[in-house]
Amino acid sequence: MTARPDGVLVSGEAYPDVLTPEALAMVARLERAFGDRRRELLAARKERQAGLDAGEELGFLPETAHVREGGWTVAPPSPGLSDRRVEITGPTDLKMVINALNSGATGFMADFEDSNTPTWANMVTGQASLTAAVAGTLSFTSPDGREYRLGEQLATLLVRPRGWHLDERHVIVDGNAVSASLFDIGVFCVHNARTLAERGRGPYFYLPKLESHLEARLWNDVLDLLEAQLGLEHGTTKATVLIETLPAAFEMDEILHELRDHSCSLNAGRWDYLFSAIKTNRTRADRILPDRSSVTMAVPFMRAYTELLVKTCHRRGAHAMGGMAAFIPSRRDAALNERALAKVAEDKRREATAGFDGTWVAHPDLVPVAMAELDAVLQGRPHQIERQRPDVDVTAEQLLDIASAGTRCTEDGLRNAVSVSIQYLSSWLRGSGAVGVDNLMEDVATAEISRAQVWQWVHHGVTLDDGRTVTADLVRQVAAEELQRIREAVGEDVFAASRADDAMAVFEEVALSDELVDFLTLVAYQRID
Ligand SMILES: CC(=O)SCCNC(=O)CCNC(=O)[C@H](O)C(C)(C)COP(=O)(O)OP(=O)(O)OC[C@H]1O[C@@H](n2cnc3c(N)ncnc32)[C@H](O)[C@@H]1OP(=O)(O)O
Ligand SMILES: O=CC(=O)O
Ligand SMILES: [Mg+2]
Repeated sequence: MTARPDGVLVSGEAYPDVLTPEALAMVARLERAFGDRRRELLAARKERQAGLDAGEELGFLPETAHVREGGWTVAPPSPGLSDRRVEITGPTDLKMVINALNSGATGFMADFEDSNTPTWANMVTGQASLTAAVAGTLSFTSPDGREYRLGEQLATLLVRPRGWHLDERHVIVDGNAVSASLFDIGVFCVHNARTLAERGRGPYFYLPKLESHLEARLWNDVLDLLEAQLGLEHGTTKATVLIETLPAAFEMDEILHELRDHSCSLNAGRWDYLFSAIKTNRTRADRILPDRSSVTMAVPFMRAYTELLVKTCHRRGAHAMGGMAAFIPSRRDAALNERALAKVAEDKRREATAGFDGTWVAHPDLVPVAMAELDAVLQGRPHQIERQRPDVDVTAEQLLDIASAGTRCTEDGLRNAVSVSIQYLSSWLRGSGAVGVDNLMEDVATAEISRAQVWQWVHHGVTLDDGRTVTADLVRQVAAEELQRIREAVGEDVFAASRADDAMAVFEEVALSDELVDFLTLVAYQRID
C-alpha cells in the first residue's frame, strides 16, 4: 500500500498519469460524501429481498404515486444525444475503443461493467484509453503491425461505470475500500469532464444495475457534486439508466424523476433483467425460468417490461434505448454471419416498431444492420419520442408473470448453462469480460443468467423434459463432461492456461451454494489481482 494525501491508500501499480493527486482527491471526496449512503442502500436491497423471500410481492410504490401521476418531463437531449439510433458497446482496451468510435455508430458506450473484468490494470488502463480518446490522441499498433487511428466522424462517447455493489479494493479511503462506481466516475470526470463540457459533448454516462429510485437519487447527487467541484454548469452531465432489474421496472418514472436534470433516457438491459427475474424470485417454485433459448423478447413478461419502458420514456420526453441481441457476426463463416445478421435485424426491427429510439450492438459489423432497421422506422427523424403509447397499460402481475416464458427445461438447456458459465468464468478470470461462446456474446449479465438458472433448477429440483430431476450431483456430472469436451476442443496448452480449476471453484460457489450469491463478480473478484 502506498500512502497518498488525505488518508488515501493505493495498492497495486501506481499509474501516476491516471491516478493523479487530483483524481485521487476527487475519489476520496466522493467516497466521503456518499460511501455511507451507498452501504445503506445495499443493505436496503438485502432487506427488500428478505421481504420477497418471506412472501411479499414487488409492486408500484404507493408513496410515489404522485410522481407517476405528475406531468413533468426530463431535460431536453444534449448535443450528440438527440440521435441515438445505434450505440456500440464494448470494453476499454485501445483497439476496441478506436474501432468502436470509428464504427459509424451514433454512440459508443465504453464499458467498465458487464463486458469488463475489473483487474486493476483493466480499470486504470481503460481510463487512460478514454482520456486519450477524448484528447484525440488515441492510437494503437497491433502485434501484426496494423495501425489504428481515430477517424473524422466519431461516435458520441458514453461511459458505464461499475455498479453500486462493487468495491475498488485497490483504493482505500479512511479504512474502507472505495465504491467502484465512485472510483470510475470520479477518475473519468477529473481527466475529461471539462474538455467534454467545453465541446458541449458530455460527460455522458450509462448507470447500471440500479434497484430503486433512491439509488438514482444517490447518482443524481454524485453528478451534482461532480459538476460543482469541476465548475460545470448544472445539468451538463447526462445519465442513461439501465432498467435491468425487476425492482427497477416498478420505479421507471421515479428513476427518471430523480435524475430529471441529468436524464436523457432509459435502456432495456434485457440480460441482467432476466438474471434479476431469477434472483428476486429465488424462493418461488412457480417462477422458474425455462431454457434460456426459449426466453425471447416476445414472451409476455419481457414484452410487458419493454412496452412499459417505451411508454414511460416517451411520456417524460426521454429516449427509450433498446438492448443487446446476443448473436455475433463471423468474418470467417459466411453462412453463420448471414444467420447472425438476420437475427439481429429481426430484433432491431421489433424494437424500432415498438417505439424504441435507438439500440445497442456488440460488434462493428452490426452497426449498418441495426441502423437500417432504425432508419426504416424513423424515416429521417432523429428519434420517435413524440410517439406516445396510451395503448400500453402494464400491470404488476404482467411484469411478474415469469411463468409466461413457458416450462421447457431440457438437458440441452442445463448443459448449455453449465458450459457457458464455466467458459465465461475462465475468460473473466483471465481478464476478458466479454467473449463469444457458440456464436453468442457472453458477458457478466448473460453468465449471471446461466449460473443463477443452474442454482434455481437445483434449488427447486426442476424436472427435465426427459423425466430426470436436476440435482447438484447431476450438475457436477454435466460440468465434468463439459470441461472434458472443452479440453478436447481447445487442446492441452490452451486448457492448461485457462484457469479451469478456479473457474470450476467459482462455479461451484455461485451455482451450487445453498444460498444464491448476489453477484458472481463478488466471488470471482477474490481470485484476481
Ligand atoms: C449485457 C450487456 O451489457 S451487453 C454490453 C456489454 N457487452 C459488450 O459490450 C460486448 C462487446 N463485444 C465484444 O466484446 C466482442 O464483439 C466479442 C467478444 C463478442 C467478439 O469479439 P471478437 O471475437 O474479437 O470479434 P471479431 O474477431 O469478429 O472482431 C472483428 C473486429 O471487430 C472488432 N470488434 C469486435 N467487437 C467490437 C466492439 N464491441 N467494439 C469495437 N470493436 C469491436 C475487433 O476488435 C476486431 O477488430 P480488428 O479487425 O481491427 O482486429
Ligand atoms: O447491460 C445490459 C444487459 O442486458 O444486462
Ligand atoms: Mg447489464
